[in-house]
Amino acid sequence: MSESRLAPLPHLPPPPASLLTGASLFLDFDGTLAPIADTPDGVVVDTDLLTLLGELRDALGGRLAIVSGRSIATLRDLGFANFLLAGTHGLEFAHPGEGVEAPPRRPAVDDAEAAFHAFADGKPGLLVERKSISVGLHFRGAPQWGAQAGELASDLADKLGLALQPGKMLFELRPGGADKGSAVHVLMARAPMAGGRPVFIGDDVTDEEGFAAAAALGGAGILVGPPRATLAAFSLEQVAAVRHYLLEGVARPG
Ligand SMILES: O=P(O)(O)OC[C@H]1O[C@H](O[C@H]2O[C@H](CO)[C@@H](O)[C@H](O)[C@H]2O)[C@H](O)[C@@H](O)[C@@H]1O
Repeated sequence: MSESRLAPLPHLPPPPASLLTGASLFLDFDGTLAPIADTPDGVVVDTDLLTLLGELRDALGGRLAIVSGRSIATLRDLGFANFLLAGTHGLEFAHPGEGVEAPPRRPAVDDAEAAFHAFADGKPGLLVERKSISVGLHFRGAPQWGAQAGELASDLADKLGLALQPGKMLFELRPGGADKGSAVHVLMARAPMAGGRPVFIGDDVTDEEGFAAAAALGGAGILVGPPRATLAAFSLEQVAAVRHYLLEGVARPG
């Protein structure tokens, strides 16, 4: 997403509860449904959240999907097996009880993973996250290495023909050709999401494409977190505010 497409809107209003009426709801996971933790494994999904999302999905006639940078396998392990999922930033899809639609893991991703490990070796706090068809280098535990990690990831992306996906204290290398915006377009053409007004809630730069796609299809994006240049039309301060907003949605007819 180029900076020129991002409108600088410092203080966005909170979304009206009515936005969820008739919505097809797309939810990011990390930083949106769960607070950011020190490590990827440090995030726990509580049963209250799963119950809330299940009730909201039912209220929306099934039109609720999780759209995450996490892999489908990880999302299912986290407790989202009964939800419609788009994983790895729009590269993977899965309907409840069905197999995963995903491209194969490329040898280039293994090469990137090996290079990330060689870089992280002997640098406490750096963490290499092996994912189904991608790999991440996390520097939340060693922010002093962030700039060099970014240079390495950028070089590897060029050399190996992979897409560089920046995240929160994270550089990820993955196949290109999809993003959260394309995931919204794919799912909006299918049951159960087709026919609703897309609403995308997310916190990270990877969610901007989701906001853009929702707006292009007549819906809106909701940014979670402090003000920044964004394509979202509304904002919520933090994860707790997202949950409160979704609880309001459960109380309204879909
Ligand atoms: O699209 P998302 O659902 O927001 O997933 C994006 C990435 O989230 C995870 O990393 C982020 O969250 C971690 C846990 O809170 C945190 O430790 C890390 O610093 C963040 O970057 C996940 O590990 C990645 O695989 C996802 O791509």
